[in-house]
Amino acid sequence: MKTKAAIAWKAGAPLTIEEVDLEGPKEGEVLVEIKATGICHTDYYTLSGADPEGIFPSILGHEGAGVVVDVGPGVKSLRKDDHVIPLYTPECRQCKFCLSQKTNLCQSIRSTQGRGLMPDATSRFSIDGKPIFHYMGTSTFSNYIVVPEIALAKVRPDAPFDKICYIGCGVTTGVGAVLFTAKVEAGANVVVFGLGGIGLNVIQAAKMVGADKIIGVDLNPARQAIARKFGMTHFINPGETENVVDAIVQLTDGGADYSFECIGNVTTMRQSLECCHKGWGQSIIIGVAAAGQEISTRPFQLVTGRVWKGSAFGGARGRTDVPKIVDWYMEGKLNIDDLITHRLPLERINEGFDLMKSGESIRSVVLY
Ligand SMILES: NC(=O)C1=CN([C@@H]2O[C@H](COP(=O)(O)OP(=O)(O)OC[C@H]3O[C@@H](n4cnc5c(N)ncnc54)[C@H](O)[C@@H]3O)[C@@H](O)[C@H]2O)C=CC1
Ligand SMILES: N[C@@H](CCC(=O)N[C@@H](CSC=O)C(=O)NCC(=O)O)C(=O)O
Ligand SMILES: [Zn+2]
Ligand SMILES: [Zn+2]
Repeated sequence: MKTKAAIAWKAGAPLTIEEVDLEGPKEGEVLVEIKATGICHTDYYTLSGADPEGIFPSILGHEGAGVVVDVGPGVKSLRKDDHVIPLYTPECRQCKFCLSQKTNLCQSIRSTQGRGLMPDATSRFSIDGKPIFHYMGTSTFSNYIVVPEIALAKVRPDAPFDKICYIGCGVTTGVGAVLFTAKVEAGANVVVFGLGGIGLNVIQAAKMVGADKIIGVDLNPARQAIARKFGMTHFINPGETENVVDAIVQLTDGGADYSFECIGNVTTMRQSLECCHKGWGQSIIIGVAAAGQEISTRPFQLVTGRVWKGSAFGGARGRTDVPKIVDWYMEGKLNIDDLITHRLPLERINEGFDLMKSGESIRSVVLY
């Protein structure tokens, strides 16, 4: 079949809208019509050329929601018309990682996914017979996609696609980092570096669990108002603060119980560790730093009890946890609507990237 998609031909170039050939689902695969997709900073990161796994030409996008159109042989858990969210972190429930119950990082298809291919090491997308690569196993900047069954969360049919697409990455990443990775407890002091599409979700989850002080750090002063609406109690603008770590230590009587780095900057990653409380403070790294970047600190920071942890997709097990997060949204426990600041047709997707780069948008959503 044919599908309309935004193609990333090479690093740094704007996406172009093309008609693409899409092969149907093979064994264990599902054809999905994507109804809406968010644009995440990670799409921009890969498009910029900074991602060592970046591969071109490809179809980016990993924050989608849609409907099952057809299933391949052997698919058992999904059928036509089911509503789904594609998962860049699948959940096979059979690999060593899934069975460990210690991580959400299912590895059953990770190596082919990282090479822009389906599990059988081929692409379903092509133009004039030349393959176009998949991205993060999802490629939600295409109206129709083929994905493995294990990379789809089935969600309730009354949830609006234009909102729950954001659960495909940003909401789950931020909320999950608080609930599943850090397991923040009521009364904890929390610091959030970067008040964008991820950081604001960290803030709303920290408020949800009853955190005490919720300190936001961002260079963009316009982020203060929306972050306060979501539960931030104190704001630090590094551009106006001599020493961000000292300011946090003072505000929290010794340091944060939990800090979250939601920028992808190795300097703020260091600050996010060093602003933690001696003896127990945990710094959760969410931001994705460019190829070649490294983090550093004095080992004494770790010897004295501060902990550095990472969080991918919020530590969520997609097929199990994503449907629950959709329920929380539908029950009014999570605010997604106010974070979706812009809505665009696919033809204007490059404007979505511009709005992100200029700091005007929190999330732009593309509607098919
Ligand atoms: N680990 C994971 O599973 C995931 C990681 N990410 C990563 O999380 C990061 C954040 O993503 P989004 O929230 O979508 O990005 P965003 O662009 O919406 O937000 C970033 C925020 O950081 C602020 N900022 C930039 N430089 C700063 C600095 N030096 N000091 C203070 N504030 C600064 C910006 O003003 C902006 O408000 C990115 O690196 C993205 O790739 C995103 C999704 C999932
Ligand atoms: N390809 C990048 C790493 C990108 C990365 O860290 N991705 C996150 C999700 S970011 C979503 O917006 C993730 O889940 N990582 C786990 C994984 O297995 O990729 C690089 O090579 O630097
Ligand atoms: Zn993302
Ligand atoms: Zn697995």
